[in-house]
Amino acid sequence: MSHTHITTSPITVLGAGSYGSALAIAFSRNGYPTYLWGHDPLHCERLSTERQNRQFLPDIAFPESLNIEPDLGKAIQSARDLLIVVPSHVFGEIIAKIKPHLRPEHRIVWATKGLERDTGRLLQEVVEEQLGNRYPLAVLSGPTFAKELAAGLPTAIALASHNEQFALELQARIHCSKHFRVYINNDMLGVQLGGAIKNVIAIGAGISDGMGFGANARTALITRGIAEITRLGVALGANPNTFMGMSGLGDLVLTCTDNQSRNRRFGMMLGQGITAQTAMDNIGQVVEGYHNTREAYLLAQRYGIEMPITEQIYQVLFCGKNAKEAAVALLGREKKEE
Ligand SMILES: NC(=O)c1ccc[n+]([C@@H]2O[C@H](COP(=O)([O-])OP(=O)(O)OC[C@H]3O[C@@H](n4cnc5c(N)ncnc54)[C@H](O)[C@@H]3O)[C@@H](O)[C@H]2O)c1
Ligand SMILES: O=P(O)(O)OC[C@H](O)CO
Repeated sequence: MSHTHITTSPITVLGAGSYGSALAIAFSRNGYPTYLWGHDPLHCERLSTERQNRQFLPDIAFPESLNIEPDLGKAIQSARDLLIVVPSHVFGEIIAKIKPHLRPEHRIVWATKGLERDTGRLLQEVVEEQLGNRYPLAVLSGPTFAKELAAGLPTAIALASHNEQFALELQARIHCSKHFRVYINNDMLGVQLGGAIKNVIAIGAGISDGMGFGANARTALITRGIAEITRLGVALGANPNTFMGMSGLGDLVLTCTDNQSRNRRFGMMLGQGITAQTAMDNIGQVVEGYHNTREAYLLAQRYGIEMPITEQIYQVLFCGKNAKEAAVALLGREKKEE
């Protein structure tokens, strides 16, 4: 592997799917030496020889300063800052794998959206349980389709960290390009919840559109969706303003309204009567909201928070309820104030 030598601070991206590749392209385009690791050696070999991610981001050439590194240990040693972009169901596994390679100066940021499979824990809890509190942490989340980001189309994102220095340094590295803006805040909890639960609501918007309901229904789901995400977030201690930002309303609108979203497309197929398994096979990429519907539902139950849309989607996905019954149940709820 040829590693480009530039004096600016490098970054290592762990996870070479569509989003990991897009973020690696964005960092390297800004002139930062970037190391991209993927768990599949054959996939890494292809990325390395073709200098593009043909499977997920065809025809977007890797900048010169983007290096493919198939060895996890070497990838981790190549940079102080590690950006994790694997799907949520393998997030804990990746933290366990990187742990033996970490040095005291490492800093960790993730762009994975979701809750831990089965437990419903925030990914921050997964990191802190395994690594303790010694590493600066941050989370990136917002309305960012990988293809548009990689194509250099204008994009904005939120970055949350309790470590201001880390947040400012990351912001400077992402923000310096002409098409990628990053807004920082210190509400890691809110930013993580916004990114995880918007996927659930997007499945609902997809189901609604798949059933032929119109723009009124979709917009009502978005509006009531942000209300229930905020209710959960505030109960857990998040700042309500966070949910009006990039990782709340921003990502919710994007994911509920555009067919680039896999969660929305998954919901649309369900609404057309296609089974969940066939829909996922058809999409062929991660549909974070599928399992995360159960985790979000269990989290809401644990805290006694009313999340009627999430609950109905949970019943459609895991309790055999049909989509029409779920819509009737939502519409038939008792009258209330906004
Ligand atoms: N694609 C987007 O537009 C986008 C945008 C924002 C956030 N995200 C989030 O980024 C995360 C990753 O999604 P994606 O879109 O890149 O997924 P993807 O479906 O494009 O790719 C998933 C990748 O995960 C890898 N993977 C699977 N098992 C693994 C393991 N055990 N260890 C390491 N890697 C493994 C696969 O090889 C594949 O490359 C998700 O949480 C998603 O919600 C995606
Ligand atoms: O394709 P989706 O539904 O996983 O959405 C991708 C991103 O999260 C959009 O910000």
